[in-house]
Amino acid sequence: MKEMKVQASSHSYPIYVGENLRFQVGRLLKEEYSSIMVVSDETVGELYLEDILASINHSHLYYTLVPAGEESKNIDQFYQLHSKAMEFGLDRRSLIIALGGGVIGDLAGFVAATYMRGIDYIQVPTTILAHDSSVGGKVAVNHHMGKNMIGNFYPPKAVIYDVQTLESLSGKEVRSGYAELVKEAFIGDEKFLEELFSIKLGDLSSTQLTEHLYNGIKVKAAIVEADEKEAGIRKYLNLGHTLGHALEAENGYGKIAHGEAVAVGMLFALFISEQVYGRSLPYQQLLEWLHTNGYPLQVGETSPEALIERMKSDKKNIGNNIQMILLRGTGDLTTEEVPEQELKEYLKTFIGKLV
Ligand SMILES: NC(=O)c1ccc[n+]([C@@H]2O[C@H](COP(=O)([O-])OP(=O)(O)OC[C@H]3O[C@@H](n4cnc5c(N)ncnc54)[C@H](O)[C@@H]3O)[C@@H](O)[C@H]2O)c1
Ligand SMILES: O=C(O)C(=O)C[C@@H](O)[C@H](O)[C@H](O)COP(=O)(O)O
Ligand SMILES: [Zn+2]
Repeated sequence: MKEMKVQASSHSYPIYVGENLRFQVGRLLKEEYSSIMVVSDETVGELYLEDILASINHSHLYYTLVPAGEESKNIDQFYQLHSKAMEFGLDRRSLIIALGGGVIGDLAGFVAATYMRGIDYIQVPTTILAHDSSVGGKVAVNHHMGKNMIGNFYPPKAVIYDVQTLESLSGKEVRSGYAELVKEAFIGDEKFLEELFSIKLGDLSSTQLTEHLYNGIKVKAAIVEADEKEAGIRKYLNLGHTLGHALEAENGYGKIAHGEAVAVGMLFALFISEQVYGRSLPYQQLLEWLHTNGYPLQVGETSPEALIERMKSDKKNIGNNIQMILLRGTGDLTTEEVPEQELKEYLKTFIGKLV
């Protein structure tokens, strides 16, 4: 088992990464809690809930499941989970365990952030993508007008990442998770990026996967420690998300996986960056890698105009002006205000190149 620590403004928390950790959740809890509520989704619950429950010896241990998928990351589920917490009698010394991917982490984390004005929670990620979502404390639900519009910064008390659970992921979810790893490689360093571009997702070994997760978490953890509430460099973790989130909202939540949308968004960010900075960037390399690994490189039934409207509600915006995360090179990211008309032209050309 590998262990890292993240220093948040309120507390420091461990990230455990290793095999069989789902059987050790109880042992890894560092505090006494009056009750514990495990929140998961129906798919993950079927696969791993029993293991987690069996690992915890507590007389007030409860669980509740929500339907799997992005559609559950909404205010109604949030409210229902609060009702469950009250029915089970959770108090301020209770713990919520988020067992699942980013949807469960964001949703259950936001419930923990708000239940009785905030109780402890831990993240037990079960997707590759959740190496990103489980670290850093961004918790939220979606609004029909925009992704993660209702939320908070609320760091977990621990992250317990059992990499064995990743063996049951579909190819689509592997792709989705790897898009965020590629993002972290662009933020991190050339070596990590070259390593990712050299692999085929279908041929991954578990050692390689764990190593990539570890590298990704290191990049993420360093950024959130330096800028917990996104005043500056944390914005770089949003590379690919300005368009990515617009694609998710525009197509309907859950129609396109988060990471797949981010992949298209990253490609777009590279496309713009090459023109804005007049540099040659690995646009073609990224395109080929995404293509080889079966990413759906399309924007769906939408238009540049509709996507721009969505991008206008991005959280990075200042006034009505869209801020894009761009790069001058690997490890050299920037935030640029891109005028609406220019952005529309870039988007039209980019979409034309995709088809
Ligand atoms: N808070 C953050 O910093 C942050 C970072 C990145 C993404 N996110 C959010 O995370 C969400 C996406 O997360 P996700 O991709 O993990 O989605 P997800 O939680 O919906 O999981 C994807 C699918 O995989 C299934 N699944 C999960 N674990 C499994 C396993 N081990 N075996 C088989 N199936 C499994 C789920 O049931 C679901 O159907 C988005 O809402 C995104 O906005 C948040
Ligand atoms: O941790 C961050 O900061 C990120 O931006 C990570 C992203 O991968 C993640 O999707 C995040 O939820 C996006 O945040 P948002 O503020 O753009 O909603
Ligand atoms: Zn993301």
